Amino acid sequence: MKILHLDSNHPLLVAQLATLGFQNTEDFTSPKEEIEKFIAQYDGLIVRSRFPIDAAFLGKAKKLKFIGRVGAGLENIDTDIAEQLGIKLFNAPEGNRNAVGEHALGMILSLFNKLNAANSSVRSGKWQREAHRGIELDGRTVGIIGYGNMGKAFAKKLRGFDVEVICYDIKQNVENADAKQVSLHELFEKTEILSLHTPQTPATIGMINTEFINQFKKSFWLINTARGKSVVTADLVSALKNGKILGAGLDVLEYEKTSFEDLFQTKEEIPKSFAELLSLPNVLLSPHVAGWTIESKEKLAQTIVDKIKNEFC
Ligand SMILES: O=C(O)[C@H](O)COP(=O)(O)O
Repeated sequence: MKILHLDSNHPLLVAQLATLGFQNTEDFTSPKEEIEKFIAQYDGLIVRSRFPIDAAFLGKAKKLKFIGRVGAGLENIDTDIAEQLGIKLFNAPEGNRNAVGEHALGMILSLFNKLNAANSSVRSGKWQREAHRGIELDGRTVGIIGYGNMGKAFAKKLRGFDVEVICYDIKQNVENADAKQVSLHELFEKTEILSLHTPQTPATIGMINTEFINQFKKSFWLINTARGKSVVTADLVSALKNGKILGAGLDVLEYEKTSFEDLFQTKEEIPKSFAELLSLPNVLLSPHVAGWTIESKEKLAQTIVDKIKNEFC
């Protein structure tokens, strides 16, 4: 079988697929329109998220038997059409869930201990101890929305912190020893730190808006290592300014990648709320790297090889 790789990944991916007898072609640069001209000759496609694999693309992929998504999120693939066409889909949340869990926890501890500000302050020659007095996680209630691979990995990281962990998920009976599944109502009542671990779907886009935020009984901290479009930036900024949200750790944003860079090149186009978000001191940001560790790069590749091997070898 012939496999086309659209993004670079850990070298073990191509090496092991070759050992299993697959023919591999790498094309990390040709635009989608070019790839569409020759995708018909391939049996397999390996992607991260270079461009959307939409219905038009899939319609041209006449021989395609599988798509390996070297990552967790599937929003860049038209999964309904793929299913209709009998194309198998493999993603790899098992490969980067631990990285996401550690990053989310790291964001909480950084925010609580004001590490970002303290680091800048000390580097600028200051020694401001009172200004950098932190708060503790001990005894607090952490609410998780989305209790799949990522949510569970994050909850596991909280073992040993003496926190109550509750989770909300649209699926029934997902709880385990690390978190108690609760209703949205109970989540709103108890949560002091909210961590999002939901995929991007029509239901989660814009989910965290003013109406939603105001249902929380207490002011809370928000951690988002899932998808930026789940949060309405303007509403988040309002809540950060009026104190309903005490601080936010955001690995994902409403505007990312090229749109983010474009926005910086043409400053007048930056939406006011987005520019404001980037300037708030109680916001900690990272460039969508929660699932991107040295270890997860290898584990993601291995997960995809194993799934392809299991199905086709
Ligand atoms: O879905 C994922 O696994 C992460 O968001 C990373 O995806 P990316 O490597 O395609 O950006």
